[in-house]
Amino acid sequence: MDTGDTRRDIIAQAHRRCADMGLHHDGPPARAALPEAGLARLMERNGAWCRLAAPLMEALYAQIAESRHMVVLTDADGVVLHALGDPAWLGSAAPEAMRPGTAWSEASMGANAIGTALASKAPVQVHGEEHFLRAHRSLSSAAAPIFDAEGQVIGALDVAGAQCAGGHPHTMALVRMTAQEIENRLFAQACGNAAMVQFHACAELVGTAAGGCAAFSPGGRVLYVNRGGVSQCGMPLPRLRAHTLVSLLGLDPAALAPGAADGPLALVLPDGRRLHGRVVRRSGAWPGGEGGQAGGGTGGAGRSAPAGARPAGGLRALDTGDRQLAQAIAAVGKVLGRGIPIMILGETGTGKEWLAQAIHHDGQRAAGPLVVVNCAAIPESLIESELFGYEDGAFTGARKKGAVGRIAQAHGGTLFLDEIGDMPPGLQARLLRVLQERSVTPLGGGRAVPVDIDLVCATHRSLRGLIAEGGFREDLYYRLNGLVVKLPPLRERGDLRAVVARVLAGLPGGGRCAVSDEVMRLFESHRWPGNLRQLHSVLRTAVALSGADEACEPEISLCHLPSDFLEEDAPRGPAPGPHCAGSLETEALEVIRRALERCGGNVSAAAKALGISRNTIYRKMAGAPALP
Ligand SMILES: Nc1ncnc2c1ncn2[C@@H]1O[C@H](COP(=O)(O)OP(=O)(O)OP(=O)(O)O)[C@@H](O)[C@H]1O
Repeated sequence: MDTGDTRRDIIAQAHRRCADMGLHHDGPPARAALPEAGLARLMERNGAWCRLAAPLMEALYAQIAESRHMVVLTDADGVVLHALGDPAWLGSAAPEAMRPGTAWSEASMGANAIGTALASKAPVQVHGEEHFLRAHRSLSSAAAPIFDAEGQVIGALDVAGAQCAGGHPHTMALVRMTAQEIENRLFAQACGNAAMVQFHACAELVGTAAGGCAAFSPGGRVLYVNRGGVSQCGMPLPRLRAHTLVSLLGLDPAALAPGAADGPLALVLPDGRRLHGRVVRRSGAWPGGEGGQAGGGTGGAGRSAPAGARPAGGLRALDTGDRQLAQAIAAVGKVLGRGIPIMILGETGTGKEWLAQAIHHDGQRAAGPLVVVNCAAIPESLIESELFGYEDGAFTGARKKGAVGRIAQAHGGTLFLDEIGDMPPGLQARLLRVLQERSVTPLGGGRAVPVDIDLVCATHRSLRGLIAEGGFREDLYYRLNGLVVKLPPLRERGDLRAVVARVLAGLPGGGRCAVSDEVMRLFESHRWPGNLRQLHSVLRTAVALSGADEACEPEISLCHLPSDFLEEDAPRGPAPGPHCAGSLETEALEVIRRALERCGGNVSAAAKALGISRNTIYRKMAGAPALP
C-alpha cells in the first residue's frame, strides 16, 4: 500500500467514525471556545510542553509564513492551545476557529487534519472535499500527533490554510519533522540525567533528529525509548522496557559509566540486526536541539541565561573591530549603572542577546540573576502569568502555591525582554505600571512585590512603525528606550575576518581550522539573512565536514559549506561586494563540478559528498554551460 492509499484509508475511516457519531455533512461546526476558566485550566495542564513547543512552532511558521498558512498546536482532545498566523488566511471556513480553547476533534468538527491525526495516531493531510463538514471544504491542512516519552499522545501540530493557498508540497514533511523535534525535546526532558545511547542502522544518521535514542538506568535498565528508537528496534515501547542494555543492544552497562570511551559503538539487536551507536552522558543533550534548556520548564521563551551560552567576558570582548559596533558598545558602557533602560535594535541573529548578557556581566547587578524572556515565544495566553506570576488560587487550575513571575525573579539582577515588539497590547500597560512603580503585583491580586532590576529590551521590529499602527504604546516606548543601540547586520560589518576567527575559536576543533580565500570571498559577498547565528551554524558544519578531528590542519573550502548556504543567494544572483570575484551561482556550480570530477561523473556520489540532493545537481547543471 503506498502512502496515498494509507492517507485515503485514514480519511475514509474518519468519515465512517463521523457518520457513526451521527454527524451530517451539512451540520454546523461546534466552534464554541472554552470559557476563560476552562482555558486557564487547559493552559495549566499543558503549559510546560506548550512552552517547549512554542519556539519550534515559530521556526516552522518562519518557513511557511509567506504561503499564508497558520501553525496550530492542540492538546490531546484537539483543543487549540496556541496558534500563529492570521486567521483571515483561512478564508470564510474558520475565521474564528483557531482561537485558543476551540476544539478540532472529529466529534466537534468532523473529519479534519487535527481531529483525524489524533484519532488515528498518524500524520495526515486533509484537503478541501476530504473534510467531513461542508463548512470546512475550503481548507487544506496537515497535522501530526505528538507523543510524550511514555508513548502517549499529548497533542497535535497542524499547518492550516485556505485550499486556494495551494499549500507547499513539503508541508506534511515539515509538520512531521517539527512534531518529531518537539517529541525529542520532551524525551530529553523526561530522561533528565540518565545516560543515553543514540543509534541508527545508518552510521551517518546516529544522533540526528530522525535517529533512535534510548535512556538507561545506571544498572542498564531501559527507561525510555524515543519514536525513532521504537521504529529502529522494531518492537513496541512496553516490550522495549522489559529489556536491558545487554539484552537490547548487546552492550555492557560499563559503557555508560562516566569516563568510559566515547567512540562509535557496534550494537546488535535481539533479532541479530546490526546498528551503529554512541553513548551520550549529558542531561538533555540532543543534537540540534536545546533539550537542556527546555528542561527548565520554560523552554526558549523564558529562562535564566545558561552560563555556557554566555559570550566570554563582557562588553569589550564583543568588540572585534567593527566601527558601528564599537560605537554601540562605547555608548552602552557610558550608561551602565545609571538605571537607564537599554533598547537593542537589530536584525535576527545580530547578537542582541549576547549584548544583553555582556551588559549584565559588566553591570552593577552582575551578581544577581539575568532573566531572559522572549515575548514572541511565549503563547499569548501564558505571557501574563509567566511575566507577573500569580497568587495561590488566582484562577481555577492554578498551581496550589502560586508562581513567581519572571519580573520578580530578576530582582537584584537584569531583566532582558527579547522581542518586546511582540508583547500583547493588553500587557504593555501592566509592564508600564511595573516600571513606574518599581513593584509587581501577581495575578489574583495580593501584595505588590518590590523589584529592583536593570532593564534591557530588544526587537528586530520597528517600534515606531508599531506605534503608528496602534500595536505598541507610545508611553511604554519612551520608558524603555533610555539608550537605543543598533547592532549592524553581518553583511555590513567591517570585521568579518575577526568574527570568523572568533566563532571558529569557540567551536570544538575549530581553533585549528583555516578558511580558504575562496570561502572568505563568498562570506564577504553573502547576504547573511541569519547573521551571526547563521555564520555560527555554517562554520560548525564546515568544521565537522573538513575533518577537524584529524591530525593535519584542516582548511575549510567551498565543498565543506552546507548546500542550503551555497544555494541561498544563487537564484537571485550575487550581492554586490568589493571582493566578489564572480557570481555565487558560478561558485556553487564550480563546487558541483569539482565534486563530479572527483566522483568520476557519478551524480549520486557527488550529491552525497556535497550533502545536497541529486535533483539540485541536475537543476543547477541544467542552467550551466556544458562541462568540458
Ligand atoms: N559577538 C559574537 N561573536 C560570535 N558569535 C556571536 C556573537 N553574538 C552572537 N553570536 C552567535 O549568534 C547567535 C545568535 O546570537 P543572539 O541570540 O545574541 O542573537 P539575537 O540578535 O538575539 O537573535 P534573535 O533576534 O533571533 O533573538 C549566538 O548563539 C552565537 O552563536
